[in-house]
Amino acid sequence: MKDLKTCRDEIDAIDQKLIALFEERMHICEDVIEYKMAHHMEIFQSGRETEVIEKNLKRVQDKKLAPYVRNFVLQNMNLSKRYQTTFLPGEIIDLKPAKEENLIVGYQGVPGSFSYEAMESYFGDRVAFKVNYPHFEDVFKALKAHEIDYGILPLENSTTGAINDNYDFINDYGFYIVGELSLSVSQNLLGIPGSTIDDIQTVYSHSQGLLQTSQFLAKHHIAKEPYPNTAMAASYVSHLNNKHIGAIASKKAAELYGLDVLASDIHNDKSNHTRFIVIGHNLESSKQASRISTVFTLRHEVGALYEVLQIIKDHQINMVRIESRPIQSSPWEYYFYLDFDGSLHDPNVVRTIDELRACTYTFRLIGNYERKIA
Ligand SMILES: O=C(O)C(=O)C[C@]1(C(=O)O)C=C[C@@H](O)C=C1
Repeated sequence: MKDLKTCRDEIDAIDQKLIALFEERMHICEDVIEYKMAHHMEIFQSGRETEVIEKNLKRVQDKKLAPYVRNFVLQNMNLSKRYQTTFLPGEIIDLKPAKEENLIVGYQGVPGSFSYEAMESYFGDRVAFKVNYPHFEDVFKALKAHEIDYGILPLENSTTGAINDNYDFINDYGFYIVGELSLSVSQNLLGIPGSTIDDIQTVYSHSQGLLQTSQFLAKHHIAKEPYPNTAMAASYVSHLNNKHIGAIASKKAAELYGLDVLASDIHNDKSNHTRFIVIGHNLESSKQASRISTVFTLRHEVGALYEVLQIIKDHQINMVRIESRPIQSSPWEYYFYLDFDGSLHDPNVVRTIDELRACTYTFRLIGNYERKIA
């Protein structure tokens, strides 16, 4: 057996040659990117990469090393692509100032809904007009028609996960996220005055409200009826005036629609929070902005998502969320929504975005915004 010191000396000597060759390879890529820019070519060349891998795999003498060689060659090409992006002019990020006063804000539901609460908490007295809509998509349509300045919508619940429709709409409508509010959500069983928990046989609520209280409802054998919104369900139950029918909604909704709170805080997870996003027409960024949201698609290539994550890691960026949504027109292909900590005022973040843009198929920066907690 060779001793460790001898092995390490041999490795050092090989590394020395490898580094020199790596530098030589990267320097050639400087000419490659110059040529590509002059000829309007993309950095990523799928056909050439397949050729490089196959050619090099044929050169492998010890076949058990083939998977390692494949990885080594792939990594070399990934680094070469990332290095090439440093020569690109860099996308100009056009940031617009936020509208501060006399705002017209749209939300889904009715007063007493959690979206209403989120709007009040996020904007306070900066809102001149509050406009409510029956469905989430109506808020997007209203923004598109310039009926409102901003819309506020739930995107994710800490117990039940993503609100998929809103993820899809952000992408379909091409709007930006300009703010975020994490709202502590308390669900309650409401009934007409004089009713008790034992009277209730059926409850109406938004599907999220029903999901968030599933354990309580199962324990009390209460049937679930989905309704477009929690506060609308409370208003409907008040109209029905039937002691066997209740609603799952906020205490504020009980107060507004004349119902009794029959059981408080009945949500499964006591730290139940909903993350609301504020959507607008423009990419806005303030000095307090600390979260970046992006959406991208990838080519069906080995390691495509891995490359994205590698870029995030190499730039020491803290990734906070990744979500995938099916692309409607292409079965088994996905949009990836990726959020990370950072500000567009930080050159390292801008650099990361440039690299992500280059290694993805389509890429859109959805927002850089401040996060508030209520
Ligand atoms: O040949 C090219 O077009 C290159 O940019 C070089 C290279 C490589 O590193 O080998 C890098 C990226 C391409 O996707 C293919 C190959």
